[in-house]
Amino acid sequence: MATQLHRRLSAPAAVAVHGLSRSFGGRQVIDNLDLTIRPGEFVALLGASGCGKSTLLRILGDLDPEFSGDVTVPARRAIAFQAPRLMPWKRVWTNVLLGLPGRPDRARAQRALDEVGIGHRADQWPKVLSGGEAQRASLARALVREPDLLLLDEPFAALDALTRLKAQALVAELWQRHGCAVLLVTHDVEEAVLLADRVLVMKDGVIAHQQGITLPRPRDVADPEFARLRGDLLDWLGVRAGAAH
Ligand SMILES: Nc1ncnc2c1ncn2[C@@H]1O[C@H](COP(=O)(O)OP(=O)(O)OP(=O)(O)O)[C@@H](O)[C@H]1O
Repeated sequence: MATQLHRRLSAPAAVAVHGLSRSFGGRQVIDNLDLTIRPGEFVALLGASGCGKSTLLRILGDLDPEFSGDVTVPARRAIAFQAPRLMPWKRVWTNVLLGLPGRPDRARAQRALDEVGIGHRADQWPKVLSGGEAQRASLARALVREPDLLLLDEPFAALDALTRLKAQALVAELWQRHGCAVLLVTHDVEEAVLLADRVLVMKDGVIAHQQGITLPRPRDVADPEFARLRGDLLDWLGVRAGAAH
């Protein structure tokens, strides 16, 4: 495929996608999808399992060239996954710098690890980290690249509830400090409403619904408006009884 592959860098929008399609073995997973993300905007992407969320993220992260359509992303982008993907034979600080060109800059890695709250783990091996710490190391590896676009593929899904809440708060804080655009793939509607400026629902290969979230931050899950937004999104996902879509 890749019949009309165009990839441009540095645009007024952080992400501009037009007519994006991707199929696997003749099955159209992404079908003429359009998407724009503004610089600094936090966007969450929901959708049923297998609807193509990770596929979209991988295309934006340059991990899948086999698409057709027009995709514009910033030159500086970073991606973090559900599994932290740390190299067990490298110390935590060298993991943070993995893939960066030039001489390893220990101080730079240390700053990123300090920022995510695990500076004291810099010289240790990944195996001694807890799940939450490993995920923080993975976030540090993304942030050290000073991305204009941060792609997060269910980064909290494997964490226990309390660790997850702390990690969500950390991401909100890092996003506000760094000002990068974020695209967060998640199954968790509450997480989407908690963190995002805009929530997208992917269905049948396109963005079927989008909802702006203007609630003040930090957000309160007990706020009736929060509950209303969560309910509407659950309807769109077809999760709530009597869902119309
Ligand atoms: N490399 C691949 N080869 C073949 N099929 C693939 C490949 N990558 C993804 N798919 C298929 O494309 C569809 C979308 O997958 P994708 O991982 O993007 O879904 P998702 O929405 O992220 O799912 P989940 O929420 O369960 O992670 C699935 O049916 C999947 O099996």
